[in-house]
Order: sequence, then structure tokens, then C-alpha cells
Amino acid sequence: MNLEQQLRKYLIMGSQDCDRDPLSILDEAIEGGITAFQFREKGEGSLQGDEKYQLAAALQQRCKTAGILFIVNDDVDLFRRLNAEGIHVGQSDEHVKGIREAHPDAVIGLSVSDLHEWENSPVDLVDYLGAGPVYPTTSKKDANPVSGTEWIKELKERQPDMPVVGIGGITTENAHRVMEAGASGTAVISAITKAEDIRKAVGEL
Ligand SMILES: Cc1ncc(COP(=O)(O)OP(=O)(O)O)c(N)n1
Ligand SMILES: Cc1ncsc1CCOP(=O)(O)O
Ligand SMILES: [Mg+2]
Repeated sequence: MNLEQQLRKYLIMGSQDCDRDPLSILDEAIEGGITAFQFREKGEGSLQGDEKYQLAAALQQRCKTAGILFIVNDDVDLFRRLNAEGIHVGQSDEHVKGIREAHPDAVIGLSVSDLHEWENSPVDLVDYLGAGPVYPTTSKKDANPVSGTEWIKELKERQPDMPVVGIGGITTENAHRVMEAGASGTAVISAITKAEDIRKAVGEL
């Protein structure tokens, strides 16, 4: 699978997003057919220190066994310690240039919410872009204003060969609009972590 195919069904999750064991949720999502996973341990109720590391390592092991791309959000030290395949950063996180210099082969994802961010970002140094929030989200308190699917279309016009994943408020009902706009995949938290039947939800995505 190339990166574009790997980004198709992209689960993002930390313990703060889970009403039950994160490992069981990941197992069910893997059975359902996710293709990438981002460890995002962040916000109210999130684990710190060794507890965070232990959970990340356990989730990474599940992804390794299943052959699923494993990406760490924000925490470059954790990404290094785990020797993870990828790191996702946003506009206020560690700069892409330094990460790329130190890790030429890493999969690096960058969030871009609007044209100003895109124009001022080192987009030639990253492997994919996270575009959003496409729709209103309750999973990220400090989310930027909603960008709609138009933003994905615009990114694909400007950088046709750059894989773009839509993120924010994506559900099994609206995911098709994100793909129709030109995204390589959908990145979701609640559509999977809060689903009654996780395998079914991943299938429907
Ligand atoms: C795939 C993907 N796209 C966007 C984001 C958001 O990143 P960021 O803006 O840095 O916000 P946090 O997730 O760090 O709160 C993402 N994590 N993944
Ligand atoms: C991390 C992140 N970045 C932009 S929106 C968002 C949260 C996505 O969560 P959900 O899929 O539950 O809306
Ligand atoms: Mg970030």
C-alpha cells in the first residue's frame, strides 16, 4: 500500500477519547479495516509520563502486528523513543524543518486550516496534509473555524500530488463528501471511538 492508500481510514485516538479500554477499541477498529492510526494523548483526562508511554507502546504493537501505519501526534520525543513511522504536527507544534532534517524517512503530517497557513508552511517537506476542521467537532476544544469541503478542493488544486486527509466532524454519513472533494482519506476520532458497533462504523466510512 502506498501512503495515499494507507491514509484512507485514519483513526485518531487517545485514552481521553475512550469510554472503555483503548486497546479493545483499536482492536475492533483494526478488524473493521482502519488503515492508519494516530496516537493523540492530549487534553482533559489524558495520561502523562510513563503511563502515556506504556499505552502508546501497546497501541503501536497492535498496529505493527496488523501492518497499520502508526503516527504520533505532537510529541516528537515520544515519536523518537518509539521509533514510530510517523509524526503529525500542527501550526503551533515543533517545526517541520527540524523534524525532517533529523528524520529523512519519517512520515510527516501537517495540519493546514486555511490559505494563510498553507502559504506560510513548509509544505514541500511533508508527506500529507490534514485539512479541517471540515465540520464542527466536539473532540478538540481549540479547533479552528470550520473549513468545509471547499478547503480540501482548493488544496488539491494547489498541490494535486499531495495526499490530503479531511478531519473534524466527519461521520459515516458525510464521509463521502470529504472523499468527493478529493481527499485521500478521512481522519476521525468520535465517529469510531463513540460508535456502538466499531467494526460496522469503520466499514461504513
Ligand atoms: C490528520 C490530522 N490532521 C489534523 C490534526 C490537528 O493537528 P493540530 O492542529 O496540531 O491539533 P492537535 O491534534 O495537536 O490538537 C491532527 N491531529 N491530525
Ligand atoms: C484533532 C482535530 N483537529 C481538527 S478537528 C480534530 C478533532 C476531530 O475529532 P472528531 O472526528 O471527533 O470530530
Ligand atoms: Mg498538534
